[in-house]
Amino acid sequence: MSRSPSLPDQPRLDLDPDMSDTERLDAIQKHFKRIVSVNEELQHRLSDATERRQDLREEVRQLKRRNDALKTSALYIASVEEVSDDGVVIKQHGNNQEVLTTVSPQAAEQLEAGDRVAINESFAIQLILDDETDSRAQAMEISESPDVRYEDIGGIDQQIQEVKEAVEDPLTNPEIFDAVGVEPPSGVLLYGPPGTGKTMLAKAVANETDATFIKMAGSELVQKFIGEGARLVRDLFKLASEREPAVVFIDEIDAVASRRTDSKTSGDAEVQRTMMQLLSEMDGFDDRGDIRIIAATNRFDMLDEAILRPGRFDRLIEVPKPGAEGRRRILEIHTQGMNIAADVDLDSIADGLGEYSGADIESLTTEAGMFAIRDDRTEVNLQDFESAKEKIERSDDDPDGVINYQY
Ligand SMILES: Nc1ncnc2c1ncn2[C@@H]1O[C@H](COP(=O)(O)OP(=O)(O)OP(=O)(O)O)[C@@H](O)[C@H]1O
Repeated sequence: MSRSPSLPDQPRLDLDPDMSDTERLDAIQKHFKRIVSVNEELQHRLSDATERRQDLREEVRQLKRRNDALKTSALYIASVEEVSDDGVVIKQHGNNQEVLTTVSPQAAEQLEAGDRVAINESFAIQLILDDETDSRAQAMEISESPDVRYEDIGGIDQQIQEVKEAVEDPLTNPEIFDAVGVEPPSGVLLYGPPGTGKTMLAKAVANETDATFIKMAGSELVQKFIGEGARLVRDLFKLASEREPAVVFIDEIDAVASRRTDSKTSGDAEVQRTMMQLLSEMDGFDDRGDIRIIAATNRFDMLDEAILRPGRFDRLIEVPKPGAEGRRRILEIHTQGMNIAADVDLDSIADGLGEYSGADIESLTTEAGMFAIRDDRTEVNLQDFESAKEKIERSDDDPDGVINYQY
């Protein structure tokens, strides 16, 4: 860019005391002309500068737009394998492609093997991911004290008792196991239809034992965090050991622990790797202290037997749909805070909810409340429950409908 010429000098008026009046007038007139011409020159420059400023502003706007577009464009995730004088070896997640990429010496100093980075299409490292942006934080639900208590769970008292023995006692009373000389169960597997309270059970036991609740969903490991399953499983157990006492809850474990299929697609290989990592974490579990593991599945029939061997998920607890008495209790739990009319008889409603799970019953009560609201009433009456039931069962035609679920 060429530098603009320097500004014109400030005209000076030099008046000599010996000057005649004519000479003086002449000097003043010349000075006035110079001032006028400098003024014109400055005006000129000013309008040039204004024009240039507008151009530059436009340029800045365009650059900003391009910068924003670059910043929001998708980046790939990779792990640093090695940092050497020749550059940084990174492995892209998903396709496992290994690439040697160069970085500035300052950036190289901040990197170490195992770090996760975001790379662009040319494999240049754009970002070093910290724990906050890390999928570890996204993949796990962590709660210091989940707000579920055993009293909030209806119809599965026997299962609550079994979970207490298998999970709560080893955390709160480990000396009993030492005294008797038996190992507490390693992992507890809750199995049964969807919406029967499996997640609630795991949360309640964490709450009652003041343990950190850490949940990971098997389906997300294989659908959302492709290529990261094994690492996330490792992180899950590492996090649990940092936060013990902890209850680790692996929901939909069938997604990562189904029986092996014959197909050799890379997706399957990856699911296998995730499962192997899970098995090896479970096997190294003895020295893990105050960590209890609970898994849940709706597809017990699909599970790989390897996961059920002694030392792994060796305590199986079936969580079925509730019977009439259970449904009554769940209805009571979910209508506790509701303004219920005198004509509502929970027993007879519960009797008519044959195949309903706990989650279905919760939806029924919410729907009934919605009918009352639509009708501008603050009290929920029997008709609202009947309308809600009709509505829920109509959507039952949907093959994925909750009520129709065949287990
Ligand atoms: N036994 C129960 N008692 C009271 N509420 C229940 C019960 N079972 C389910 N619910 C209600 O349904 C919701 C979902 O239940 P939960 O997530 O525990 O089911 P789940 O068995 O883990 O289901 P999924 O297999 O679909 O994950 C709960 O938040 C709760 O409101």
